Amino acid sequence: CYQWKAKKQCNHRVLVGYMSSERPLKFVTGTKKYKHVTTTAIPRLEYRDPKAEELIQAGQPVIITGSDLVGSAYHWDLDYLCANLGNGLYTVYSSRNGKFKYYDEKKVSNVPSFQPPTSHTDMTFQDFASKLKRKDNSNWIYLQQPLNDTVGPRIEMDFKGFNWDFAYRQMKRNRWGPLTSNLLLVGMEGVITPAHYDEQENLFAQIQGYKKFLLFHPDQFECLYPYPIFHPHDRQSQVDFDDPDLKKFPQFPKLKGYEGIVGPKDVLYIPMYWWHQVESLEGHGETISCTFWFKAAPTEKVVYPLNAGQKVAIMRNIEKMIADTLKDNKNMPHFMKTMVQGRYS
Ligand SMILES: O=C(O)C(=O)C[C@H](CCCc1ccccc1)C(=O)O
Ligand SMILES: [Zn+2]
Repeated sequence: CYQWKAKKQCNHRVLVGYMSSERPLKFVTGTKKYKHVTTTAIPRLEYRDPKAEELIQAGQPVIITGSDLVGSAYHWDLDYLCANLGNGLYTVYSSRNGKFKYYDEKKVSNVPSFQPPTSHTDMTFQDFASKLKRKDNSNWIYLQQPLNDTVGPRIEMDFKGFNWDFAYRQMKRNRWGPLTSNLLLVGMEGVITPAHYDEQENLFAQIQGYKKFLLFHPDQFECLYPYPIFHPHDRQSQVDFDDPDLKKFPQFPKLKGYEGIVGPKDVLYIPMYWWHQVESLEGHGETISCTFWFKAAPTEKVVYPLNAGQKVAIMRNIEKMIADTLKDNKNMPHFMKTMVQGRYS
């Protein structure tokens, strides 16, 4: 049935069913829909389909099937990871409401009133797995840990067995920079990573469970109101999708984007600067994912007109310069308003 969905280019009310040996046929109807958020389906294409390559080269999101990018990890499940990840410590985030809005600890000192929305501790994978099984709805947990050489020999072998050919072919063909990291993500059902953008290209590989992605083009910047650059939540949207403050964020209802569900063996290309929100779907067990982040392609020759991502990069540089020069972030709103009101507005 999951294959059926693949062919039918699922839309909002997603009827996700799947047949697999160890579980009975399960249908999970749809996922939460947000008011004001208009989406169409992310294309879903076989990795050999030239159209898939075209979309990646055009910096457009696409769900790629059949690449086996992490084929040597399809057998990863909680028990296997417990038995083979060794006894290294893993970073586990905790949240009271299931939302894991990332924050940069180095910027917390810039905002004295900042209240971290999540906490994190380091623990063995075994501890994490036992907490996962004792699902308690007031404490949501999410393991997010770069894969490094502390993992056990079996995991290292699986990691070496990734389809690096495919990964490096994408890197070369699209002139991305070097691979910087692979983040192992193990999430409790229902956890949400709220809307944010990253400054790297990302091949997001799904190993277990189902994740629903919302993606928005960088030109949706005006609808998503990112935090100030010096704020710990830099790169995250200020808008609470569950309860948007339309007085503060009047353009939010104009938001248009894409949505898609990635299941085991799928790979989603998340272009740099594209906003995305990620939800681990209930009813399909914990999610296991692995990211492949690549540095940006170097800009040899600036071509006009600039694209939306380039404009975000320029806005970030200007905002950083103003913050560094004014020293006091409180002066920024007035300084920037003075620059445009009555002159450019
Ligand atoms: O792969 C991505 O870009 C995602 O956003 C996936 C997301 C977890 C992101 C964790 C993270 C931590 C620090 C910086 C950027 C992202 C999920 O799958 O829940
Ligand atoms: Zn991200």
